[in-house]
Amino acid sequence: MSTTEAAPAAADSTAAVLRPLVCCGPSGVGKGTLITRLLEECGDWVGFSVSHTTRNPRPGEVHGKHYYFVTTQEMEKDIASGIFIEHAKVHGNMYGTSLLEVERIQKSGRVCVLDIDTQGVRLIREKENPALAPRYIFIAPPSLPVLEARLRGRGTEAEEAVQLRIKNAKDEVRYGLESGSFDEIIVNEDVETAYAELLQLARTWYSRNAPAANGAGHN
Ligand SMILES: Nc1ncnc2c1ncn2[C@@H]1O[C@H](COP(=O)(O)OP(=O)(O)OP(=O)(O)O)[C@@H](O)[C@H]1O
Repeated sequence: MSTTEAAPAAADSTAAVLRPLVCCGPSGVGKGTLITRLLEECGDWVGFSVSHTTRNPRPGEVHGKHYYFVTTQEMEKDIASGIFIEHAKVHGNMYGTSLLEVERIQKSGRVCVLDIDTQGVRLIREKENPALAPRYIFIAPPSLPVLEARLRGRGTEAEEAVQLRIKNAKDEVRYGLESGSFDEIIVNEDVETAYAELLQLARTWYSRNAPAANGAGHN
């Protein structure tokens, strides 16, 4: 599904080939699920920008792979020293993307995928840094009740945290579905379909980086 004002998906010119790919959406919508699969299948041309966060690790999350888990004091120091291209307080925790992290992936020749919230999207848009100029995808839930069920099903948040995430999701989804906020919108109803849409968009936008779908090599 596309926003009405979004430009049609088109391959990047050589100069723009390393534009980051921003995946945004409310907590529990499935961003992590979709991005993890993209990295597993396309890790040779896609890399993940590891964010800093003050939230506690969920079971299985690894420092330096899923997040850089830092204290509030460390985060505040890093914000003051200006290392982040965006940072935000989300559901009571702080998150940030460092420029170094994006550059690390860009220098490896891979497309840098960012998992950020709507505040981060607004900040990056406001800064209009031509060296970043990401492609923006909003991952939308089929409905808020479905989102709530997924959050509860994941079982990683206490009831209070689930409630806060659902409350915040209403505004996030409103912004995400607004015409012009994102280049593309993927509704994550069926995960296979949503992943196929994500892969298709990435292959189209980054056709110079992505091996051909039939495995015939780079185009
Ligand atoms: N299409 C889908 N159908 C059913 N369940 C799904 C679907 N996509 C993801 N899920 C499940 O929903 C839960 C939330 O997914 P995930 O953790 O990827 O969300 P997220 O957007 O990364 O959340 P957060 O921003 O809080 O990290 C997980 O248990 C995941 O397995």
